[in-house]
Amino acid sequence: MASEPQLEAVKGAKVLMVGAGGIGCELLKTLALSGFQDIHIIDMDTIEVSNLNRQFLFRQCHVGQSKAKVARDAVLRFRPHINITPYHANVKDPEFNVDFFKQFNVVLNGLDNLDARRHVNRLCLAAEVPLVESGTTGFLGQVTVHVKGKTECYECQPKPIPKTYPICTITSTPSKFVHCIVWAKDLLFAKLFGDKNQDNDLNVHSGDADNASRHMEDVFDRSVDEDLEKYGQKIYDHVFGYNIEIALTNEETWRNRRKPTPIYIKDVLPDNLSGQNGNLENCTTEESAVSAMSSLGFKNSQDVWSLAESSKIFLEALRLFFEKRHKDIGNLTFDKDDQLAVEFVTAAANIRASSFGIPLHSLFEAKGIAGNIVHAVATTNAIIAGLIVIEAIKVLKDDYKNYRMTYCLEHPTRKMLLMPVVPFEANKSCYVCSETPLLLEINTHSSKLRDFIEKIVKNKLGMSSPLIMHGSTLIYEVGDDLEEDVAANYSLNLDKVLAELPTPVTSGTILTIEDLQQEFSCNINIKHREDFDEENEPDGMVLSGWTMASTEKDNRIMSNGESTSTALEMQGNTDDIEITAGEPIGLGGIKRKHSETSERLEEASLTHTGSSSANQAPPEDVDDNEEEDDLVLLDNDPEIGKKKRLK
Ligand SMILES: Nc1ncnc2c1ncn2[C@@H]1O[C@H](COP(=O)(O)OP(=O)(O)OP(=O)(O)O)[C@@H](O)[C@H]1O
Ligand SMILES: [Zn+2]
Repeated sequence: MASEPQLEAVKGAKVLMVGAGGIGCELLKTLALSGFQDIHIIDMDTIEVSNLNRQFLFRQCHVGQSKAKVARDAVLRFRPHINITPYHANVKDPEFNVDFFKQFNVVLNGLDNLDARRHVNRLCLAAEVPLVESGTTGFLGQVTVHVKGKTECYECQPKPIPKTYPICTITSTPSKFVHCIVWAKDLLFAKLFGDKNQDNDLNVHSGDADNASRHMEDVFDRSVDEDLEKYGQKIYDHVFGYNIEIALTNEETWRNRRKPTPIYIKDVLPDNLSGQNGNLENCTTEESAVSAMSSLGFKNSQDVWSLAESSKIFLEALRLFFEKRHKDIGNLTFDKDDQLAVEFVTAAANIRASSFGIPLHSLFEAKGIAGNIVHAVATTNAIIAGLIVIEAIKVLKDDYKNYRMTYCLEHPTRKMLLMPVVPFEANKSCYVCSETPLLLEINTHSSKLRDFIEKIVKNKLGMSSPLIMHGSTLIYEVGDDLEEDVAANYSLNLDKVLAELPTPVTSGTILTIEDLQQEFSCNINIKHREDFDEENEPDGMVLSGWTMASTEKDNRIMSNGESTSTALEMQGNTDDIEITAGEPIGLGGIKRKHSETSERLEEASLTHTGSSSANQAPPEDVDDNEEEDDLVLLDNDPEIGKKKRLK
């Protein structure tokens, strides 16, 4: 429960929570117990069995029901007199517009994806409502505060492309090929060829968990004399057919998503159900070189196999594992240098991708896509939720001098597991919270308007309902209420190259892009460029402008704290970034220049909550001797503010 003065601040507050998952459940409970009385929750999802181990407001009987509604009911049982308003919906739905956001005193994010986070950031900026943002991955976590005019916005620092994925995305709702790879490698491959006793999310299904698990056990266990071909087909039908049928029964999941198609072997390889084995003669006897591709006569690892080809490779690789690598089974973990393992995983990922309408990939590409699942840690979510509430209370009290961004580390750094950082000022070149125009280098003679919209407007700028203007001429717009001929014109424009649009876009053109829902607009200066480096500039166009210039970044890191100012004064200097122990988490007055630590923290900047696969390097301990010149210490004594070397 909050203290008296804090209670004053929270009692009249109206707060919006976005996300009722791992962090959200903890957050709702902590808000209720801290005295908050008017809480609104948006979450688009239903409860999955795999949520139950940490989303403690949910029970087995709630599987398939709305997270927002069940979370509300659970908390009302111990705080019956507060108001909790649930919305089972996507925060990107048009009803959650700027006016909706304006009714709140603070918005608290417990989301798991960049897209939704950016959307909420823009609405908070437009509605001028403070945002407390959060994320966790395993033992790592962070809470940041974003208040227009006082701190940077969520998008002031360009975000690293997320390499981590929520487990539910992997098990139930893949939308990218990498999700299928992670599923094939960390779940299916591990289940078939790894340790049989491991916990494996492949056993878990919404709605019918018990039955599905039982079915799963029967399917995966192979009796000694079971025919290998039949066994392979049974696994195939189970994971690509039956499991998808089960998933489809949870209608809520698919209300706003494309439904997957169950795939059965008889439909894909009708003539090939017996005797489809490859030619083992082609296969070397050396175990490490056993290959389904060689055995079936596939040569080029850069070819993208069709669904039928992937299905053949899948069955053949499975057969070869049992026939040629039998003694490995039970001990295998995926190794990208194991050819047969890569073939199996590529084939399985491609079949799953077909089912979910995701483009298929070659073995060469699949091999390059890596990821590991980091399991969610309930305690990290609880710590982060506590920190969100602490920051929310400061925001409500307008105590901006004490705002902190706090990082939860895996290993103590300077004896701290919770690392508080004075928030940054807004990045003056941020295209979201300042009016700085962006620069786009693009080949205006070969790039189509469609490419520009997909790669830049949607992917890079995160706009979902864009409107594109060239001067006062509209060249593209989306909306349900467009007249037929106008919509037809826009769709004709999509396939035109920029320089051949009715109002040509050429070097020097300034385009204005707006998203009406986000009430956000920005200008892009177009610069024609003929050639792009395929490897480093795969989009064939390069957007720049809001990325911190490298010299500016170097200044941040190198500029030393010669000043004896307090943490707050130094916060006002954009060149000085520091980490200072904040009172809220009861740490002493340690303060150090933002040097390598911040780099590492930025690198570890988390993009999601929950179990996930990751390539993400956790922040490492900072060696006390590193960059000694950059270290300063503030004591809590009368000489406070006097800088000392940190020994
Ligand atoms: N656009 C969105 N609108 C509303 N809610 C969203 C949106 N995007 C994500 N969420 C919600 O944010 C929550 C994030 O919680 P969390 O990271 O714990 O994910 P999870 O799906 O519950 O768990 P996991 O994927 O790790 O099994 C989820 O409940 C998800 O439904
Ligand atoms: Zn910004």
